[in-house]
Amino acid sequence: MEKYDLAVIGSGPGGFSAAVRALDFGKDVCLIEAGHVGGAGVMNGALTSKTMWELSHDYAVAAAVDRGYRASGLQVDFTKVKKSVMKAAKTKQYQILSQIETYSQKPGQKGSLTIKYGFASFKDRNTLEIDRGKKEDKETIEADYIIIATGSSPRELPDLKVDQKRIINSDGILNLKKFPERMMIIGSGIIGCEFATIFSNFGHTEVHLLDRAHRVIPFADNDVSDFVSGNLQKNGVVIHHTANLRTVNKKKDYLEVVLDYEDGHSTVIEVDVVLVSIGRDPNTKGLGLENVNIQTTPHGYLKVNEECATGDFDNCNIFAAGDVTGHKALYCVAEEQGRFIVEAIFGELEYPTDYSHMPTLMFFKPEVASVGVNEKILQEKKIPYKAAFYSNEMVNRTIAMRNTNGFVKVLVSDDGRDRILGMQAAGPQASAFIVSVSYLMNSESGMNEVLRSIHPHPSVTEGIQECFRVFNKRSIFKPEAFPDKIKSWAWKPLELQSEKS
Ligand SMILES: Cc1cc2nc3c(=O)[nH]c(=O)nc-3n(C[C@H](O)[C@H](O)[C@H](O)COP(=O)(O)OP(=O)(O)OC[C@H]3O[C@@H](n4cnc5c(N)ncnc54)[C@H](O)[C@@H]3O)c2cc1C
Ligand SMILES: NC(=O)c1ccc[n+]([C@@H]2O[C@H](COP(=O)([O-])OP(=O)(O)OC[C@H]3O[C@@H](n4cnc5c(N)ncnc54)[C@H](O)[C@@H]3O)[C@@H](O)[C@H]2O)c1
Repeated sequence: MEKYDLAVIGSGPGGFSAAVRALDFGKDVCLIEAGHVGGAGVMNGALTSKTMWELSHDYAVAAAVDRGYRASGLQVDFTKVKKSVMKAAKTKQYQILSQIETYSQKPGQKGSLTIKYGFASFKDRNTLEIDRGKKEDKETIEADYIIIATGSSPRELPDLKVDQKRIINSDGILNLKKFPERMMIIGSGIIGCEFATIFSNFGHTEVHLLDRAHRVIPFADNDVSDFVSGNLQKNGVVIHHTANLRTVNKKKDYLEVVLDYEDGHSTVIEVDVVLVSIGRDPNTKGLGLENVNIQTTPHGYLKVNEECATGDFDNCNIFAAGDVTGHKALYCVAEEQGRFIVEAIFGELEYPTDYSHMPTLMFFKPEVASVGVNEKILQEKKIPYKAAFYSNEMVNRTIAMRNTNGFVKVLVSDDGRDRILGMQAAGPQASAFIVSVSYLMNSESGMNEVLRSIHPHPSVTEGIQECFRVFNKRSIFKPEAFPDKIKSWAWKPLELQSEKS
């Protein structure tokens, strides 16, 4: 039986980062993958969806007719779009495979990386069985430490069977043969709104989005989710708020979707494809967790502690990273946890993982980014705050881009210290500049540090600086002159409000 220092189940961002970091410590590592190399970080997930988003965004810009140019003969072919998406995915997969081959076992080498394909499950705390799906094609390996980085899969609706042809989830997007003429997206979270943006950007699909609540992306502040749904509607998406899916009747040439609304009325809509995007479930089934006495939460996530260990760190050899842990299901979280575990096991931890200042990006039209907490969370926790809003309509760079649909909203503490608590931003480059505020938050800087630095002109980030200046009435343009574009307000819990009065 082959023996390794570390075995990692799953080659997504969590598993791959752990495997590679272990090489840095001279360890022999076995990486086991049951599906696509790179996991949802590459295929049917972050990279493929972002490639589609980029292509759809460029196409929408090329198709615009309000900027002084008009493209003639602009065409888009779904099969060619898919080819570009696959090229992007293959680029990353071959980078991963090239690195694995570079570090494959060689005589006398300290540290090696071996990939094995198949479904891994625990026999005991140091032994994994790898099942290649064919009868008798099983292998058993041993490892001192094992990391579970098995990711997550699209959640299913109990009464709607996904066939990945006409009723699909995010794993089935690339199975489509052409742009659907009509599409119903069930679930208006990040994945639902991203694909609503992508398909409406290409302009070949009538997109319907089912939102069972009153607002899309329910965890966002109301102004942010209103901004997102307003833009989706402007892009042609029909949003069905407060609708519940009753049934999908499969007809020979189309699907009949029946929706029941909160106010009691119902609608029947004809579409060609239904996309289910109602969340994701952790991949913990079939892992043989009962053989190693590892518990899951009621939702199937692995219970891990601060060190991502499945038990007491000093006596534990089984760890978990990524979506399977129930932390935010993000690429950067998985990758960070993978590195972190290996550093904790084989090295020395320099600092604990802090998830609180990790930015989140959402690829809509335009992109939306956030870091820290939002107003909803602050109000839930009854933390007083001050807020300022600065529209991109006032920012010279976005005026020059002819693309002013966006804003910066900053939240600072209302305790005399002006600590930065969070920022939400939308518009061009928001996904890049959000990191600057994340750095400030990590270094526990306050508003004054932002005000001391001078932002170059013309840059999109001038909006951030002006937004901060709004708090102490130093902005060049004033809320009084532009009340819908520049705003500030404060919030405190009711009990504190009455204290003052
Ligand atoms: C459509 C979509 C878009 C996304 N966009 C973004 C984005 O823009 N930004 C972002 O930060 N995040 C995004 N995400 C989320 C991100 O992809 C995930 O959070 C991330 O991939 C999780 O990494 P992971 O290593 O935990 O698991 P995964 O990437 O899911 O990888 C797990 C791997 O484990 C394998 N596996 C499972 N069970 C076994 C087993 N028993 N034996 C062997 N192998 C096994 C699977 O085949 C898979 O390859 C997106 C996700 C989706 C679905
Ligand atoms: N840009 C990014 O960072 C990015 C992009 C895509 C996915 N992701 C990750 O993937 C995760 C999963 O995305 P998601 O959009 O599937 O989940 P989500 O949790 O973001 O949204 C699910 C949505 O489906 C709705 N829903 C749940 N059950 C429903 C039902 N029975 N009928 C109708 N609606 C229902 C919820 O109310 C919610 O609006 C995200 O939470 C995120 O962590 C990140």
